[in-house]
Amino acid sequence: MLTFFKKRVKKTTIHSDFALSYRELKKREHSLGLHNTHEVRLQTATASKSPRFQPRLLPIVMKSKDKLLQLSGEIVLPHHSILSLKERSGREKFVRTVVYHITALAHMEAQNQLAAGDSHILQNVLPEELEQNTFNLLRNECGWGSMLMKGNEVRSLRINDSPDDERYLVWFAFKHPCPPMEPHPCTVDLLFSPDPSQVDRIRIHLEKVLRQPLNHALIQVYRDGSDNIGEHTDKTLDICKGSSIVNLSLYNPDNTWKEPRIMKLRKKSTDKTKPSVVENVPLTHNSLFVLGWESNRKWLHAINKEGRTIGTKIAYKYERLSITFRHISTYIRMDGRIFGQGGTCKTAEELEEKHGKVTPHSIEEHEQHTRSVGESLKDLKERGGESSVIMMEAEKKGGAGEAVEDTRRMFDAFGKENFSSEFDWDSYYGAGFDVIDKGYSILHANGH
Ligand SMILES: O=C(O)CCC(=O)C(=O)O
Ligand SMILES: [Fe+2]
Repeated sequence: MLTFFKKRVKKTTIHSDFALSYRELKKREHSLGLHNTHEVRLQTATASKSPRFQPRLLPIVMKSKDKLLQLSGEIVLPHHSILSLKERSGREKFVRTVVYHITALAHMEAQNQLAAGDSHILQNVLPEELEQNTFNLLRNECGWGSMLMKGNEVRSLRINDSPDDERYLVWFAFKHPCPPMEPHPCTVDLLFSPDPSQVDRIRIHLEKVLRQPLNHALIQVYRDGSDNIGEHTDKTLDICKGSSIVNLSLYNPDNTWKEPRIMKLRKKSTDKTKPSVVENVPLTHNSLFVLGWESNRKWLHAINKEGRTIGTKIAYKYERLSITFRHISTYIRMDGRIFGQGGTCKTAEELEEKHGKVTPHSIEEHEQHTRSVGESLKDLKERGGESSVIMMEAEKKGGAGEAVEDTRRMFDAFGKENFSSEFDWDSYYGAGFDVIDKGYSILHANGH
């Protein structure tokens, strides 16, 4: 437990293993010979009625990368980034929550290990020119549609009756003659792409921060506390083996409610008698949650519904936009044939040898097939039923009966990956699939 002093309140105590007094930080900063380039801020995250508890900043100055590393062990909070700060003033006792914002730590190894140890959260990850206006730009430019997930992991859902699972989203695929596929995989058309330049600039910046290629972005908006995503493991069939999945969080600058949404991480376990191991990660504005490969395998992640209150009012109205960047290694050709990590053909050449080159005819055939599968999907959806069965039926009707067995095998593998912490990638995914999951559907585009 450490103590630091403020001008207006006599004494403030921070209960944390990692907290340092401002003076102490200053002292260290001097002894390390650091200068004014990076900033650490300590600021209140909760709205406070008392003017005494307005957010305040404690700038701390650091320069050299190596030296920053030495200092960072002291200032990066383990796991939670949120501490409870208790203040006593006269007879009154105030309890509030503070969030540490740590600027410019992105280029260094993160000290905060989450889940299986290969996950962490980076704060203030975008520089001002990328962070400013991005929320408004994307919120206004994307033509949003609502999505219902129809993979095995939401087996219990029925088409059209799961408004709770709706999120708004848009897909981007970057920079490849054959676009990378949605990781589950998916054929949703890129119907809603805004001008991708801002997202691409962010992608390039994050590639440098992470030292990892990123070639795919999924943008989602959680319009208020009722938008959520249930516990799941990201399906890794098409995600480059060993790579991390990252979630950038941006909030509507007009939000009156400033509390971040929480990423709930829960360790997969088959032992129901033991309590779950859970880590809650506040997804603060301009933070990047990095989900490592092992963490995705051994833990589930979710953003639950949020019913927190301001006074007696439920704080429903606070919009969060997330961009999930991934490194996808499965690619789709113009004629719908796939190759790469998740396909049966692992390279473009192998695919060409097996099925020939892309031709206007093969493209036309593919479009024809997509149309007829789409139509039968629509019919079948109206009748309701198990989503994966519907998709397989639609494939059959569309004239691709041979794909059904492959689809079944793929869904089975998806289901296993979602719940097993010992998922054997090679035995379930190694051989690859020639089919794609049509289980993600945009229900309606509705402007913004
Ligand atoms: O919105 C987020 O940050 C998380 C989304 C997510 O987990 C996913 O799309 O798989
Ligand atoms: Fe996810």
